[in-house]
Amino acid sequence: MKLEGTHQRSIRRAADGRGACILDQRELPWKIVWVELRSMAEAERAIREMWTRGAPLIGATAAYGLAMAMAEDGSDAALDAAHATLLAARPTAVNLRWALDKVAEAVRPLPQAERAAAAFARADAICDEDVELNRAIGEHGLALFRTLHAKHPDRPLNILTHCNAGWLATVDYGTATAPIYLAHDAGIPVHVWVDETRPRNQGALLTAFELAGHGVPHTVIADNAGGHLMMQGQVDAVIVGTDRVTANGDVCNKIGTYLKALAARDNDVPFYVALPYTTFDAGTATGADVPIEERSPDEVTHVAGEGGSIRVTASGAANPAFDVTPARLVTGYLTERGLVDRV
Ligand SMILES: CSC[C@H]1O[C@H](OP(=O)(O)O)[C@H](O)[C@@H]1O
Repeated sequence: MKLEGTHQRSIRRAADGRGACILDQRELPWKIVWVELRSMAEAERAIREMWTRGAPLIGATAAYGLAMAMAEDGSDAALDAAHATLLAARPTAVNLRWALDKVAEAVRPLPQAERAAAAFARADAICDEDVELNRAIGEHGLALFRTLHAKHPDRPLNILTHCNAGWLATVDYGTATAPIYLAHDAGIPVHVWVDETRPRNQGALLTAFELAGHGVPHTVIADNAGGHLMMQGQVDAVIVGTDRVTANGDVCNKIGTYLKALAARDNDVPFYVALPYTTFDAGTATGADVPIEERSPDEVTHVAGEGGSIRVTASGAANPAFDVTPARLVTGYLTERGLVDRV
């Protein structure tokens, strides 16, 4: 989406065709820093340390990482080792496994000398497909937003979102943000309540940056304010992204999503989950079976901001990075095929 006034994607193949360029999202919104990944190891580190993040974007980055591994060593052993290493970088987003499996399927039948080029081509295709999937999600979401806004045409449509499921979490458009961008561009007055999303503040730092860059009115709020705003009638709908939707429709997403869904249900606010098919995991029965990433307690004990970080407690901390929203709390799933009430 718009970055410094020009339309850009969050990831692209390097100019020499043998690496991947990503935005170092740890620096946003204070600095725009592009990083060129030149090896599988660098791609794995970028995912694990969240230089780049968001389920579809993690998958795209890993796809290029596997391609770089094939450029280093095209053997079956190297393919299997790189797949395992990249898969272990972060455990929750199913897109990581999906993308790695797609690249591995594309190259395994090929002679070693042809694998790198084929892997890079498959990674390119994964990126191009993600853009189209998210655009389709946006189109279906635009129809939904038109219906929601028609209920209160005299005022902006108030949407609450959690974390960052924007173009910075995907290759472009985002999932949860795609309808927001398309509605804004179509002239529907949309205002977004942006959950700051402790502890890493993807909302305050990334979603707010995205929306500002596209000129979408928005207000950053403390995570704990969402329920109050819903009770005050100031939220027309909640829309979030996801890292994995299981076979029964449970939604694994950034920690705090479940609490939003509970508040939405208690206040009769529709709760939508936006996802492309690459985030649907038919092979996992329920949310209870999804590995929840435990990240460093330092992300909770310290707050990072412009110019550094400060410690906010003298005590230890726990830091589960995701939670599970049961399917029973989901109003609808916004997919590239349309709005469905079950996946
Ligand atoms: C469109 S997927 C976005 C999804 O990924 C985020 O997690 P993280 O920032 O830790 O990669 C968050 O769960 C978002 O909803």
